[in-house]
Amino acid sequence: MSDESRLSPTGAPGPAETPVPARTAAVIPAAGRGVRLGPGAPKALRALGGTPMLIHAVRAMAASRAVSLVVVVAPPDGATEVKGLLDAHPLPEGTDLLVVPGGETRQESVRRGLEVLPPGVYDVVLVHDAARPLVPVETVDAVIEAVRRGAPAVVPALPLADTVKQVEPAGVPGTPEPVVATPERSLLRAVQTPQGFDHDTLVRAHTTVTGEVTDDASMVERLGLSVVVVPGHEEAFKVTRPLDLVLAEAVLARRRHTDGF
Ligand SMILES: Nc1ccn([C@@H]2O[C@H](COP(=O)(O)OP(=O)(O)OP(=O)(O)O)[C@@H](O)[C@H]2O)c(=O)n1
Ligand SMILES: C[C@](O)(CO)[C@H](O)COP(=O)(O)O
Repeated sequence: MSDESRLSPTGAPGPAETPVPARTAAVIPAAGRGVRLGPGAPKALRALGGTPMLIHAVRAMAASRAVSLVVVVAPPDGATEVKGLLDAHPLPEGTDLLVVPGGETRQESVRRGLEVLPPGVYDVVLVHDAARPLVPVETVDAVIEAVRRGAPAVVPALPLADTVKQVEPAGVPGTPEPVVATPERSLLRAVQTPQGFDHDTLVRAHTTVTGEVTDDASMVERLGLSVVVVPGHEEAFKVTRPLDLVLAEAVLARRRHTDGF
């Protein structure tokens, strides 16, 4: 993405006809334990192709020419280790880096990352899971572009391959759960990251919305603002369980073979 200007929803320059510089920051929550991945180091610090997953995620954000700051939200007791890792894997010139300690929940970690962004400097803020290390730059740029064109919140997402059932949770693991509904699959999307936001909107969401949510866009929905979907990418999947790590290694090996790096 070469144009650093904010565009109106029609794609034309803003009302004053003078493009206003638009800057993008990316917040990477990386403070989770990775319980579902099994015992070991915090998930973001585990190796993928010999390099910590977090480094892949940071590089994926820095690969966008629009991103000029990356804020890494480190495991609460791991900020020093994370700083050391980032020093050992420098970013391309022109991308600044900050590291802050995370919180108990993903929501809390994102909020801590947002707190270190200076007001009035970054128009667009991305929130990207360290656990999605292989998102292609085309997806990152598509999200940024949609925010620049006027959407307060943008999520990359894919149609579902499986039929989804809504159940009445049985409460006891292993007990059959009654199905209460089958949502129309063609209307459902599986949401990925980076999710992109107008900076002020995301700050408002994180300072006013209470209650647990599983993504940042849900908070904007609760403000009554619109959230739009752009196409996600198969390789932006989240490394959650052990099999995901096998898939991530395979994708990386294929890229290295194809791209020769
Ligand atoms: N307190 C937390 C919890 C999660 N995350 C981050 O949020 C992203 C998505 O979370 P998830 O994949 O659920 O990671 P974990 O919480 O580590 O996984 P698990 O639930 O299996 O422990 C990850 O990059 C994770 O590091 C975070 O920054 N702070
Ligand atoms: C933000 C997210 O990756 C969008 O799919 C997802 O909701 C994170 O969920 P998790 O339970 O914290 O992995």
